[in-house]
Amino acid sequence: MSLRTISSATALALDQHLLSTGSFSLDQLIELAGLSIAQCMTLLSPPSKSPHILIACGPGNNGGDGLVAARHLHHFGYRPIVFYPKPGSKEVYGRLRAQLDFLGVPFTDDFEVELGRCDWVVDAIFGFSFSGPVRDPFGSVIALLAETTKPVLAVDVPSSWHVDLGPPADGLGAAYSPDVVVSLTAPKECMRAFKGRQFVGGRFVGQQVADMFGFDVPPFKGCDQVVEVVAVGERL
Ligand SMILES: NC(=O)C1=CN([C@@H]2O[C@H](COP(=O)(O)OP(=O)(O)OC[C@H]3O[C@@H](n4cnc5c(N)ncnc54)[C@H](O)[C@@H]3O)[C@@H](O)[C@H]2O)[C@H](O)CC1
Ligand SMILES: [K+]
Repeated sequence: MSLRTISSATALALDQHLLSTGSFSLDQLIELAGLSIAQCMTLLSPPSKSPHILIACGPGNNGGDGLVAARHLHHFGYRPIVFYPKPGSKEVYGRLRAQLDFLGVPFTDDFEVELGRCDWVVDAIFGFSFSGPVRDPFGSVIALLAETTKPVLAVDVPSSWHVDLGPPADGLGAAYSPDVVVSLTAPKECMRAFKGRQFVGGRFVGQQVADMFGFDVPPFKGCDQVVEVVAVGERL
């Protein structure tokens, strides 16, 4: 079985289909996506070995996935800290943030200091709706991610990469390549250029819906929320 990639336009159309015909709420989708990110972290490194997880969240749903992941990571025994410099306006983000406050999960304004202290970083800054040059305040964050030696797990796509074309030839994102990407529902086109470990999470659809949009449901095992993919476009 080869795993097909989808374009940013198809990812958006699928998202709309899930919310309309699929009758999902945005809360549900973000919850399942964030849970798969947190479960992936447990596969990569247990909390006894790498408790300190710095989660950089952007203003959209990719950032929402990061907020949910922070909550589950807390319950799984990690000590997450969240960098969320530009909260988005959707009501669900406010509730996700309040849930973290409720649990006592800390937020930070200083990404660089926490990067120095953490064991892993979660890049939940931009997903499939990213476009154009990176605007502040995220430019300096991408630059730090490009040069850090800390392992990085990116949610859905490496932030600042062109979702369809891959890493930019120059500029901030050119030097940034996370260690791990968890693609949500299906790998995006840019993953063809990715060389690290790849997982798929976000168990939203069956193969019938996947066929409508031209992708494959990977072989999730049992109740797992995430599955490792050998290489996009090759056999699993
Ligand atoms: N069906 C699924 O697979 C689901 C995936 N989910 C996750 O949602 C994101 C996509 O979310 P969306 O809200 O559409 O957009 P983003 O999070 O990618 O970002 C939008 C946000 O970013 C700002 N922005 C865009 N470009 C730039 C830029 N160049 N500089 C600065 N800021 C920028 C924009 O203004 C918005 O505020 C997907 O990738 C998954 O992670 C969901 O969980 C649901 C289902
Ligand atoms: K990301």
